[in-house]
Amino acid sequence: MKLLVTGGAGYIGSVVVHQLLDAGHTVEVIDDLSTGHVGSLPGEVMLHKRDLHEVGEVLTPSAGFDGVLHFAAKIAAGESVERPEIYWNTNVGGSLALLDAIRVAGVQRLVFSSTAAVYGNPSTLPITEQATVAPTNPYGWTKLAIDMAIAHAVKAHQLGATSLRYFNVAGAALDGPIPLGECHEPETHLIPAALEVAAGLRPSLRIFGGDYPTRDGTCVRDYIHIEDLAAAHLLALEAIDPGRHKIYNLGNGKGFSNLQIVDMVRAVTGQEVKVSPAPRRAGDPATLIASSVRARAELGWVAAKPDLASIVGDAWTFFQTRRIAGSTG
Ligand SMILES: NC(=O)c1ccc[n+]([C@@H]2O[C@H](COP(=O)([O-])OP(=O)(O)OC[C@H]3O[C@@H](n4cnc5c(N)ncnc54)[C@H](O)[C@@H]3O)[C@@H](O)[C@H]2O)c1
Ligand SMILES: O=c1ccn([C@@H]2O[C@H](COP(=O)(O)OP(=O)(O)O[C@H]3O[C@H](CO)[C@@H](O)[C@H](O)[C@H]3O)[C@@H](O)[C@H]2O)c(=O)[nH]1
Repeated sequence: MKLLVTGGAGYIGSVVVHQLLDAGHTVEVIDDLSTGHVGSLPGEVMLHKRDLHEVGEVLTPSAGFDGVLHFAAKIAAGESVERPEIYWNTNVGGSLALLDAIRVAGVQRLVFSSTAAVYGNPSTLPITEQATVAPTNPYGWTKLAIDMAIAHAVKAHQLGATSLRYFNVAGAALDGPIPLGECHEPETHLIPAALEVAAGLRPSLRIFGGDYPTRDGTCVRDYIHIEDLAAAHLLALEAIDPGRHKIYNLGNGKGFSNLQIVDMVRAVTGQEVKVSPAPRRAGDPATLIASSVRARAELGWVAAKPDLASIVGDAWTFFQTRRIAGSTG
């Protein structure tokens, strides 16, 4: 297939781009490089360095795209509480421009990066796709709004679409020609932030909140290896049905508290990771753990690297490789 990947220079998008190329697809990327890295893309991929709002200039009826994988977004739940307008503009505004271009071009396949953040504080665990949606931060609301816009476009225009609701994505893809991993400035995600402390780049890791109703008072998250997550996109793309909007939760079904993550980072790196207690981060749900039963049953998705030690281990290997190479890719 000829595929357009929005946000393909980012952490998750770039790994999916490499897997799509390996599977024989042709890929073009639209990315404004606001948080992505051109060095993460192989030379054969055409990069349209543009804002998502301009996607109609790339996704034209004559361009011949068979499908779209949509990653471009603002992604930090905490920041979205302070700057909600940026999240509504980029995530929702940009996605509406994309849906319009998809309709005009008659594209029939869409895979969208949705999120566990749509569920808020769930009443039961693990979280299935039938759980009540009640986001606790603007980021989650924007993703839920996009899911709804996609559902309506699917009904009206015979589009086939799949929303993949990722839980916490981590680790790195190390076997390809370019080592790919998380590289944001500043790092706001827990694992890369903890690795920066282990490497001596930050004095300590602030732990946001110690009074949640969890085993040790810190938030609990379900971490999924980037390569396992990326693989689900190829399965979802193949399984798309015109006129249907499918939703799949993607995680490993196991929760780790923030302090357990710190302990794993200590074990993997062999370094001390100093922590300092900090107030709760606004908008954080206490516990997010996925049920991925539906993805396994309908997509045949199986996680090859579910254990936390290899997820953190790969993130650490990437972190060290990147520092030695001195690259930002
Ligand atoms: N990282 C996670 O744990 C996680 C979990 C759930 C969902 N997601 C979703 O997965 C997707 C990818 O996340 P990521 O972790 O790779 O983030 P990322 O920031 O590394 O990648 C986002 C990419 O989109 C590009 N981009 C941002 N705004 C743009 C715009 N207006 N126009 C064009 N390009 C733009 C960035 O330059 C970047 O390359 C996002 O939609 C995110 O919401 C991520
Ligand atoms: O320096 C830090 C960074 C994070 N945390 C905590 O660590 C946990 C995980 O936070 P983070 O790594 O920022 O991820 P989430 O806020 O859970 O969000 C990620 O995972 C969501 C799905 O669960 C996705 O929707 C988001 O895009 C993605 O950023 C939360 O309790 C944070 O408060 C800290 O205590 N200190």
